[in-house]
Amino acid sequence: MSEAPALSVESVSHRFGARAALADVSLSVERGRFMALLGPNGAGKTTLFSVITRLYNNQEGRVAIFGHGLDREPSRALARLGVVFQARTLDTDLTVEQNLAYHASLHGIARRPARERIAALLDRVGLADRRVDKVRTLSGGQSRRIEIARSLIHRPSLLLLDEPTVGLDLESRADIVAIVRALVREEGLSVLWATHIFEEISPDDDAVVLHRGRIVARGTAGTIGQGAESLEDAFRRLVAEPGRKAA
Ligand SMILES: Nc1ncnc2c1ncn2[C@@H]1O[C@H](COP(=O)(O)OP(=O)(O)OP(=O)(O)O)[C@@H](O)[C@H]1O
Repeated sequence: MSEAPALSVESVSHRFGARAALADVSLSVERGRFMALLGPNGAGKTTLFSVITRLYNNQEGRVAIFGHGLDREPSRALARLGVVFQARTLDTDLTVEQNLAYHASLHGIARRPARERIAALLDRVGLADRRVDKVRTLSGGQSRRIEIARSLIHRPSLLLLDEPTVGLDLESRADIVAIVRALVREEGLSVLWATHIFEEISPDDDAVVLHRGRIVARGTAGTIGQGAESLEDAFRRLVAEPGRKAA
């Protein structure tokens, strides 16, 4: 039997009252791959992440993480998952280390291994020298890097990031993309990266385009962009509203 993918989403639908936020969405993130989840505002990206992380009960369809169904083996599934949410969630009054240590203890990691793990992760994200600084003294990009470190504390194999670079300057964005790509390359991490920033995507990344809760294109970013001037151009055509010219 072939290995289960890192993430498998099969025919997932989700409604808010009468509004269908996700309609029959299927995708899979292969092990050790970087997949871009592209979609304009309101496409359903955050809703999909909320279903995968079990913030919302899965109304229809199936989600499995490394073959562990969220319905039948939620603890095993979620143990393999790390998440960087769109909203900032660090406690700004605590130090970098305190934020990470708190999270480690939530995962049941003992103090000494937690200290070692935190040191290694701060190194990974290039912020070892900020360990004892309060989070409020960090820049937006640095806080994001700490959130990435925090999401990795329990050694997940699949990382979800919901528009992690929004609001950051070019350099900070590039730093974050480079950190995550290095994790894929060097540690075999599997990544689902929601974005609408095209510079973050490489032609050989896997990609899906979500529009109004439905997947309207899938393949490598390069193949989705084929025939158009660029991936961005292809994307704009795919998500153009009827009656409105694509910008
Ligand atoms: N809690 C909620 N109650 C009602 N409707 C919601 C709720 N959350 C999201 N929606 C609606 O569901 C649809 C998908 O929203 P979602 O936030 O998942 O999109 P998104 O792709 O993440 O957008 P953005 O890039 O703006 O975060 C939108 O039409 C949104 O208005």
